[in-house]
Amino acid sequence: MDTLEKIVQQSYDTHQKKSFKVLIHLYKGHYVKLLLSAVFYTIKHIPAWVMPIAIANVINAATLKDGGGIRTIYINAIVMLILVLQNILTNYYHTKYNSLAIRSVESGLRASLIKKLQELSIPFQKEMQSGRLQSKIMRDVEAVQTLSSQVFVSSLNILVNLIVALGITLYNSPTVFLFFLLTVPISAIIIVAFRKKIKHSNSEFRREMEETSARVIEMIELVPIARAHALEKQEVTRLNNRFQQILSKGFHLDMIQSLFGSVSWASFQIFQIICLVFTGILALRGTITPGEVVMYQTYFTTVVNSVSSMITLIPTIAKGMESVESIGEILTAGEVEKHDNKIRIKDVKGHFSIQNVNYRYTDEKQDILHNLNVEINLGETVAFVGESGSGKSTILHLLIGYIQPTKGKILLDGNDMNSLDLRSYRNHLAVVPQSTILFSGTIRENITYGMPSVSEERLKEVLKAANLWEVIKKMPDGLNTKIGEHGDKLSGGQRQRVSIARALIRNPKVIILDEATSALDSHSEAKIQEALAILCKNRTTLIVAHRLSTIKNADKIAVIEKGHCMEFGTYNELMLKKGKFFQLKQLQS
Ligand SMILES: Nc1ncnc2c1ncn2[C@@H]1O[C@H](COP(=O)(O)OP(=O)(O)OP(=O)(O)O)[C@@H](O)[C@H]1O
Repeated sequence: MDTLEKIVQQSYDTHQKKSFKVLIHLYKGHYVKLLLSAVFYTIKHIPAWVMPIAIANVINAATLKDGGGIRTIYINAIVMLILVLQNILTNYYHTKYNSLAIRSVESGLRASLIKKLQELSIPFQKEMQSGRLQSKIMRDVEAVQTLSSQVFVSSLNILVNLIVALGITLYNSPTVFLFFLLTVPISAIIIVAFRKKIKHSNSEFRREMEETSARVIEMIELVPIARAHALEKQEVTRLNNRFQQILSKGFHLDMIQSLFGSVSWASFQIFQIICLVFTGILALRGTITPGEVVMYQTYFTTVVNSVSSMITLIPTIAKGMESVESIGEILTAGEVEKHDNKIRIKDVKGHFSIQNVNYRYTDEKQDILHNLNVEINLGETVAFVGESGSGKSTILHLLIGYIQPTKGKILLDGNDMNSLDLRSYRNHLAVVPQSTILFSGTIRENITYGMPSVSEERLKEVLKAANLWEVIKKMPDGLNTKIGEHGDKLSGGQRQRVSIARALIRNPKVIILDEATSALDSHSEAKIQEALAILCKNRTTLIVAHRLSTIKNADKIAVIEKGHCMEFGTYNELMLKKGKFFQLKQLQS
């Protein structure tokens, strides 16, 4: 798997924006498989070219007056039988080699994307938005897979079919070949034009369906609100109106599909009749045999179908190429956290020194933080307070290392954080974010996330410290209770305590805590405070504080206003000063 990921990354790094070259490079290591798949594909398709000749031979032999054609009929029948039967075997091998190559590139692409995502900086990920990233990993990779089978299989099929059918025709009758050259493009273009019309109304209908299904999902989510406000009838009517629209659009689509379907079929048949008349006259004049009339008829169909498939393939290939580029946006992105040649620290004590730090978000005109100077001593709990948007979370992100100062530096135990392999620091760090991030596993899995061996005693100890033990004891499956998507089956307070337990079990030296703003009842609040007190004990703790109790318990408080640190000191010092903090405190109470 590792080499596959390397090839994928190499393809993008070497060829950058040249999508077709990237696509070919992606298959490095699979060229033999693709070649074998193509060879088997060609053999598998031999009946399509040889059958018309054999049929012509049989017809010609059957029309012989002296009855001497029976041997020819048998020989051609045996040839046809062999050709038909080999198709089963060669199809198996064609699919096997083709699928092995294409599927492994597909999974290689997904694996490379996931790996790269884990390395990309957090601001880059935020910029990209999760929906777009998900679409790149699933939909774009699927489009590349479709593109691959079209480039390596369908195009090959079309080309071989065209070359063989036209070649045999030219060899046997230049007159019929000339007729093909004149009529095939016209008939193919007409067929494609009709298909396009059908496709257009089809996609309109699809959009309507997607829109409606989004409304249905929205309605389902809103059922409790609708019930609470007695709006059930309105909701039903609103959706019924959409269903009516689907009904009329669907009817329109059915009619258009049926009309264009029959017109495109009829025009194709008319060209076939023209071809039949043309070759029929040639046979009457003795230029070709009656058997050849059937043969050219089949080749005409093959050539028309090949040309129209080729035209319809173009948009799909263009879409696939777009997806190759879209995936490239991630794989060639340079905004990765670089750890090479940086200092790996074995231990973290927990002393931070923020020195003259400024920070500006990419593409923004103004700094968000200005000349920030804060000293955080070992084991201290420092609370950052201030109005919404003042820059508190940005400071925490700097301290986690998600982002780097645009000016100034942050020292951790005397080392510039820019010179450190941040992974080695983060092994000693636990982050409790503002909105608890849980996944749809069990409570145990959520707490021990990323820690393979945790003893039951340690787990119990942590659960007790996080004030969760009593809650979990009452659950039927205890620690193995599934908590639903994003932990929906837990209360807000319980979710926060799971998050605290997750931090505690890591026994970190530094805790970064973005306190949740949501109001909890005093009982839950007290339980969380108790858990937090245990969590912060003897560790450097950096908190964006909203709760009065947290602010009181903090060793130091930093008051942030519009990106400036206005005041820094203990609770009592700041209260006595009667400055910004004092005002803020009065405002809150
Ligand atoms: N990714 C970003 N790109 C551009 N500007 C940003 C970005 N993230 C935050 N900001 C801006 O930076 C400023 C500080 O944001 P920050 O989240 O640090 O504030 P905060 O004090 O933590 O606010 P709150 O208490 O509401 O969480 C805000 O004006 C915000 O709009």
